Amino acid sequence: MPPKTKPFQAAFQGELGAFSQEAAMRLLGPEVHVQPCQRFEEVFQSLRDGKVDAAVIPIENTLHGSVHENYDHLLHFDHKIVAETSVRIVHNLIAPPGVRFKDIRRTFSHPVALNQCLHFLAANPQVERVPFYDTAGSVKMVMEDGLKDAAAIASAVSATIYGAHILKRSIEDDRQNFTRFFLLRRSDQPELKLEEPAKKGWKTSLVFSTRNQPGSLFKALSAFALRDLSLTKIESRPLRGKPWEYLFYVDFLGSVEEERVKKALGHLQELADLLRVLGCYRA
Ligand SMILES: O=C(O)C(=O)C[C@]1(C(=O)O)C=C[C@@H](O)C=C1
Repeated sequence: MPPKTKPFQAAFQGELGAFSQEAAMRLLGPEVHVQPCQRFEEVFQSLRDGKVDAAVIPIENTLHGSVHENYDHLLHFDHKIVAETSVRIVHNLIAPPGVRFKDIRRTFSHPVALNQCLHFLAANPQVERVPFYDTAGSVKMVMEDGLKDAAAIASAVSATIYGAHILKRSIEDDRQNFTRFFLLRRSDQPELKLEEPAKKGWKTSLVFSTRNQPGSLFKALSAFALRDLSLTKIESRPLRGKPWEYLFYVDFLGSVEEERVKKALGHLQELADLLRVLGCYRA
């Protein structure tokens, strides 16, 4: 008998039915074996400790903004970004069967998800918002505890998985609600053959810090501007241990194999105290 190959495992934060699971299936195919984790840090640790082959994390949402915690983990763990995907997020108000909308006094969900449903929550002040560790996990909890006055905000798939009912559909503030996810691998792992072929070329993500001097950020960004490299995202995070100094996370269109990108990185290296390329992947 041929030896059994271990199925490909990907860690994500949340329970089955979370949006991160949808992202994992999009990035790695519907057959991927997923490993749910309670916290984002656990997702990064599982990959570091070799418990999984890859990890999927949300990084930014078009209504909520950046998922800051994951920017910090990208710096502290030695993982590389190997792909990205964007998922349309549709939120639903979900409760155990028999519970009616007029009974609802609390709603549980991931804080990022609650932040995407502010109009609905403002229009229904009788419903208290309760941050919970996960969207799908909230559905699981209201079902397991048989709550009669509570609902969850989550995907329609999670209502099906846990046998709950959808009371209100599509309660996100805006239909242009997308979350961007990264697929991560350990830096020492070989290249992965991915399902989705390239569409729009390459993107590179990096993090740098500069001295707190007049014009230092302007000079650093000129490394890209002078070579016509288009930035798609910039995010700043506090530099721990150095109050009021910052790390800058930049995404731009281009591959580290291109000559102009190599030159831009060399230029930036001269100006930066710290520079790390976090990944180069298909956009
Ligand atoms: O709770 C989930 O379902 C997640 O996958 C996490 C998460 C996030 O943290 O951004 C992912 C997508 C949505 O933006 C809301 C929550």
